[in-house]
Amino acid sequence: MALFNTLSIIGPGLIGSSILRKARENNAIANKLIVADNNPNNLKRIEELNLADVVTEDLTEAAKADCVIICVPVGAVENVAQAVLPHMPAGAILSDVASVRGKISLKIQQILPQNISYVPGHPMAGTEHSGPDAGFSKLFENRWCLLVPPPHTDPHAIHKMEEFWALCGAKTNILADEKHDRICAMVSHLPHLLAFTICDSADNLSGELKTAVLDYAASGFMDFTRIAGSDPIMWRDIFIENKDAILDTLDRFILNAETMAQAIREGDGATITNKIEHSRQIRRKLIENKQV
Ligand SMILES: NC(=O)c1ccc[n+]([C@@H]2O[C@H](COP(=O)([O-])OP(=O)(O)OC[C@H]3O[C@@H](n4cnc5c(N)ncnc54)[C@H](O)[C@@H]3O)[C@@H](O)[C@H]2O)c1
Ligand SMILES: O=C(O)C(=O)C[C@]1(C(=O)O)C=C[C@@H](O)C=C1
Repeated sequence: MALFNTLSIIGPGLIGSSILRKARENNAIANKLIVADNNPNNLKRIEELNLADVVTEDLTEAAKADCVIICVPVGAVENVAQAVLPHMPAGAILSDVASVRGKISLKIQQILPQNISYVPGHPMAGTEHSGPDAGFSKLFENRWCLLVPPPHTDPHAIHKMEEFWALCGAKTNILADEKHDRICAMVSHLPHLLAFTICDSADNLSGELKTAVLDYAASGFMDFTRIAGSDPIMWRDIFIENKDAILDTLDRFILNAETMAQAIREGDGATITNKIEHSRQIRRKLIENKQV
């Protein structure tokens, strides 16, 4: 028996279509897959890829499932939830995969019917690519999915979403919204902010120097350009929704960078090597934990 009779994915982009691909491979996930999107081209692509049983632009049709996972950009989650919630059957689960919690949960709790559980989960997995063609079924394998249900959520619904993510290949942990956002500000949002700023700084160089920089870019700069290639709407929404945690993390980064600048100014080799040694230890630890 499948975990869900009907699973609905709203927004079959990188994350949504990766879930669909996994559900097509593993029929323990759902008997029937419904997909909705406000972009008809993406729906057409989902049909061509045969990733859904029902494809629709109508969110009320997509609401008729025992689990609805909203996979749209952060800024659109609340509106989509508003459209689907009144049409979901009693006992169903609403979820989303947003990269930041911010005020999303509070807003959704205000409109959540008594007989629907809300169990959002943020897969700590992705790429710089977007859209239905970017997804792949192994995206979540051995990656964390951080579940962030509001307090007092039905434990049975939480358990179902733990099972869902396990069937997708992911490990789960439950976190409070604020902690989730502080962690993600450090491990995901700040790195993207830096990558966008580094590439934009290169772009701001004057003509000849800019051309030379891009011609001779080696792997250090290239590693930053990969994440700088990410979707502007997705990251605009994340930065705005996680304002406080990102600004706090950025302040701490700037203070630390100023210490490094001072050490360079003064030729203080000990401080420089000490900082690099600490960052190398982080890299080693992640390799040991098989996270890279
Ligand atoms: N990209 C990542 O690495 C990553 C990782 C984890 C979580 N997330 C989160 O997952 C969500 C989706 O990200 P993605 O990278 O899959 O995005 P994506 O751009 O690849 O896909 C988003 C999909 O949502 C659709 N959409 C947008 N607004 C809509 C609306 N109002 N109604 C219906 N459909 C709508 C788009 O047409 C598109 O098909 C975001 O909230 C993001 O923060 C992304
Ligand atoms: O690997 C990448 O390209 C990603 O940007 C993935 C990444 C991340 O920062 O690690 C991006 C956003 C998420 O919410 C989760 C994962």
